[in-house]
Amino acid sequence: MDKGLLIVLSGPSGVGKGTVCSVLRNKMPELIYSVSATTRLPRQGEVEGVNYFFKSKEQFQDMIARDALLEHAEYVGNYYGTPRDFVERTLASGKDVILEIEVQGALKVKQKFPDGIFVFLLPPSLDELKQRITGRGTESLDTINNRMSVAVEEMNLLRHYDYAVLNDEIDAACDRIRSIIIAEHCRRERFLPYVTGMKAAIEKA
Ligand SMILES: Nc1ncnc2c1ncn2[C@@H]1O[C@H](COP(=O)(O)OP(=O)(O)OP(=O)(O)O)[C@@H](O)[C@H]1O
Ligand SMILES: Nc1nc2c(ncn2[C@@H]2O[C@H](COP(=O)(O)O)[C@@H](O)[C@H]2O)c(=O)[nH]1
Repeated sequence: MDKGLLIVLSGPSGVGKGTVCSVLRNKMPELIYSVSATTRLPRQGEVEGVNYFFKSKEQFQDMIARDALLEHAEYVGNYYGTPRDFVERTLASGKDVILEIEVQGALKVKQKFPDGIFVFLLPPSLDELKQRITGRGTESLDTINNRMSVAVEEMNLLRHYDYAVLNDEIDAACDRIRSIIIAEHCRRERFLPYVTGMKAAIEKA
């Protein structure tokens, strides 16, 4: 059985990764989302095991020591990491996995999974980016300013990615990413799990 494809969606804080990822998963239910671990405190409404696995610093260090994380990074005062076992098992079972992670972590994943599909989500402008982070209402002014300065540095790393996708409009951004995933399946001569209506025709040919 072919392994699944690893899709890494990255980009600056507030660009809309979470929003786009969630709409994309509705459009592509076969795509499996990897839930990250973090030492950040839960925001209102965030659920353990759905949004994140919330960990103390000690628990997070322990995951690092056990090599339980595929990658991890410190981002604006908190640690974030991708649980290794879930990703490896899901890919081995032939399913596609999507990671929604910041840029340092994405570049570490690229070293381990050079065949992954690396997508950088871009805001229409820096002003719009700031408005989105601020409008979300989850961060203090200090944190917003820190995230904005990191965003400018992160944008310089765009060249390491396979694709840049503009998130001007949520549905349009999702459709662009969906097209990329389908095209990558075709390029690798893999069966298209997302175009199920085509299965019979492909098998007959
Ligand atoms: N295309 C868009 N147009 C307008 N607003 C958007 C768009 N995409 C996302 N947003 C809004 O921008 C805000 C930030 O989005 P989101 O939380 O998804 O960003 P993020 O990149 O996941 O942020 P972080 O990295 O900090 O978790 C949200 O309030 C969301 O509703
Ligand atoms: N390197 C990793 N980055 C991650 C992971 N999970 C989430 N993130 C990114 O962190 C920032 C901040 O997230 P927030 O939820 O506090 O706003 C954002 O860019 C996320 O995409 C991970 O496992 N590894």
